[in-house]
Amino acid sequence: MSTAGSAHDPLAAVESVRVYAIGMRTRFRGITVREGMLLRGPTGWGEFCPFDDYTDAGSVPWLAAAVEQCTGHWPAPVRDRVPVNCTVPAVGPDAAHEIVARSGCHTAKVKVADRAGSLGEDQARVEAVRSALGPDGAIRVDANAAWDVETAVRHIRVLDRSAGGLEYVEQPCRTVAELAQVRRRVDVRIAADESIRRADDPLRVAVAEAADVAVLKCLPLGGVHRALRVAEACGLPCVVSSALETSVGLAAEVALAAALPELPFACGLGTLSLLDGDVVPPSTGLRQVDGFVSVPATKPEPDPVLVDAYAPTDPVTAARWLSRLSRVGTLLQGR
Ligand SMILES: O=C(O)CCC(=O)c1ccccc1C(=O)O
Ligand SMILES: [Mg+2]
Repeated sequence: MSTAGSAHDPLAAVESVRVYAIGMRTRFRGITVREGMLLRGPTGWGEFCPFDDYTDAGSVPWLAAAVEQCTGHWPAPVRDRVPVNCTVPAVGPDAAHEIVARSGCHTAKVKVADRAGSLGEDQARVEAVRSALGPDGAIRVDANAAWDVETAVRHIRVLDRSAGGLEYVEQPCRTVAELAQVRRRVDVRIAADESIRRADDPLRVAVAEAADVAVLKCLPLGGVHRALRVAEACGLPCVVSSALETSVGLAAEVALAAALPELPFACGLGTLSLLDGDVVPPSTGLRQVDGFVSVPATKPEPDPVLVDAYAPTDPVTAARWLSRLSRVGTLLQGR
């Protein structure tokens, strides 16, 4: 790397980098193409893939996680497979039914509140998911902080009925104080996602009695080891969820889920099917089968042919990522 030299340079051990751009099957979180970088280091490959709306400072934990992946080792797993949910984007009821039925999963996470006035569509989506899952399946919804307290209380009650019971609702409102208010007024469990990911102090969520469940994503949290410390410190049951990584970054999320002492809920790690491709061969890709992802014995290795195939065609994209890596690397070094 051009930034190599200093003993404290976090990128000094990085031997090579590649940029990828992979189409999404369905628009998710406003994204139609997933972009990021693969970093090769002494212990394997890492993935650096903060979303576009992350600032350089906000991307520092993502880079710390990528460096951990390619220079470090995972904690010992306590299980050899991880139960996962299927993820249902904001699609119509027929498409939702098909995603759930084809997945083989017994838990579904359904995106809701995708736009103002979506309650009717959200109800229809959740009903279709229940009919695909059967009465024994679990349904959770994710509002991505879209509601105010009054709207959250009203919509959660409606969707709980449409679903025939919700397992939990993920991030109904933006702030920890709002989550706490909603939690006191509904019977459905509250899960904190963005509140933990972007919080300086993830513990505040539990202290404020704002959530029953913590959603952990180890790339935005700064790596597997840091996420394990957050899990221990927050004292809540944890769900590990992906940040829409390829199998390279997903391996870190799976390593976290495999190492957690308790795993009472299915994890949001069945996301490879949301991408149009992967950088590792299908034989070692972390695709879910019948609701489980197997914990790999070794870190998945990208296939050079696939990495070439998913290299962005326009040079501007690659240049943008290289400069982002160098800027965020400088911030990580100074931390
Ligand atoms: O949890 C899942 O089922 C999939 C992961 C997921 O939903 C997600 C993926 C990337 C960014 C944000 C989110 C989210 O939970 O809101
Ligand atoms: Mg979420």
